[in-house]
Amino acid sequence: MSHDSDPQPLTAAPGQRLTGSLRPPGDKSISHRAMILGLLSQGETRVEGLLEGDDVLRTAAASRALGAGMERLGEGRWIVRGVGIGGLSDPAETLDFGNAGTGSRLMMGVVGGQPVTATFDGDASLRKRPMRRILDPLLRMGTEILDEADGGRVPLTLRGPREAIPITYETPAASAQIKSAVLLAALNAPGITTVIEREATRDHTERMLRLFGAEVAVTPHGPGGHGRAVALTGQPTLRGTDVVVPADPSSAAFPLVAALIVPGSDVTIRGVMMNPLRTGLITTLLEMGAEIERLDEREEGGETVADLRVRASRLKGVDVPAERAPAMIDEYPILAVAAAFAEGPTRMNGLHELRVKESDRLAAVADGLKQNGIDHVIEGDDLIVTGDGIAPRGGGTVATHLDHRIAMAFLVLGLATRDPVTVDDGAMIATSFPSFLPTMRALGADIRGEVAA
Ligand SMILES: O=C(O)C1=C[C@@H](OP(=O)(O)O)[C@@H](O)[C@H](O)C1
Ligand SMILES: C=C(OP(=O)(O)O)C(=O)O
Repeated sequence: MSHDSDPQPLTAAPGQRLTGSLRPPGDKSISHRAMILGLLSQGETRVEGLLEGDDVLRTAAASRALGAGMERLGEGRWIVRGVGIGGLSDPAETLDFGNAGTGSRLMMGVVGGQPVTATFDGDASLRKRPMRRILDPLLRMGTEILDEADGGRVPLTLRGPREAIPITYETPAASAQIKSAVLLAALNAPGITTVIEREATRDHTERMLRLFGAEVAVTPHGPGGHGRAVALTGQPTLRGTDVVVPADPSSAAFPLVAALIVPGSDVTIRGVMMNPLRTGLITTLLEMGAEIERLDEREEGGETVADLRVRASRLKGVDVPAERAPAMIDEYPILAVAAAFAEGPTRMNGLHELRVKESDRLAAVADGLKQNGIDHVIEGDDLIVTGDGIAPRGGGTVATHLDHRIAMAFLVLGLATRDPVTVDDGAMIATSFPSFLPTMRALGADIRGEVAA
């Protein structure tokens, strides 16, 4: 998979019902963090169930370039031999993060807090994404920016201090990437660094830091207790440990919605992480009338996981509160698809952060809906999709703008529209869900075309 390759179009056509079971790949957020905390630890970290998507492989390559020993034992099974906090070396080459916002931003936190110099770059999508949100707190922690592209974008070069300065920082956006970058830089700060967030975002960094031996105190913050104050005691000794990566709820979202909208479907999705800061889509779909059963809830790798049995359902439009956005931030493209099959309007409030993802997802979703004859309107930062409870026309070709979630969402759409739906390029699906095509086909989905490995 490469951003330089020719576009690889794919077409999804309506067909038979979807049946069977699947286990989605490992969680992308946890996979990135396993590589990074492995790098910063002493000793060995053994990872099971790693997502071997392009985004995570870039983080693995960057960790190697900064000094970690990396060994792949088999599918999803890796050993990281860490160098410990303060033990990083200058990478010989630019750290190329490809399409990955999470990998690049979290690693900026790592480099920004340690006495190393590194250059960060990525593909045409990553080069458009705002990095000022990471650089601002890092500057306060003592990081030097030696070079940057216009507006605080990659390519950029950072040099970290001998020791970082502990700070208290309120994140300007609900972003786990900003929170995590500050916490990772703070690992090399003497004293306590506190990150305050007005809305709680995914907490994988906090949980994993504890697992590796750091002291992290989390307290509710602000009105209604929706926010969090996360206080990390700097300069811990992190010790390599075992990490079992649960299945990614953001990947599970695609077969899940496909099973809801393709008539007669009955699909079981196994081992899905149920961290409440990630399950906003399931909450919303249940409110819409979706038949989703949570079966066999259990603990795996420090997270609750469950099997989800999903049956084709009649959906109704709902109002999705803005406060829920952090718990389903990557799921709005696929929720918009579900909403197209629901009866009545679905209003998704407070989607401003969608404008700075791999693409401007608000614009890309709206355009894809338009191409397929689906009624919708954007009002400020809100998206309203109105269905009439019957299958939309489809038949459109959707521009994916180097965005995996746009590609997968509109392929799912085409499994249940009256006419097939084409996406202009499926190459980016490999960043987060490399087995998407075979997985969907095994359930019975008619998706034509191939993407090069
Ligand atoms: O921390 C993470 O692993 C992620 C945080 C989210 O980004 P923001 O922090 O920009 O909201 C999300 O969109 C991304 O896919 C993964
Ligand atoms: C926004 C996403 O990822 P990232 O920010 O890591 O590129 C995503 O996977 O939907």
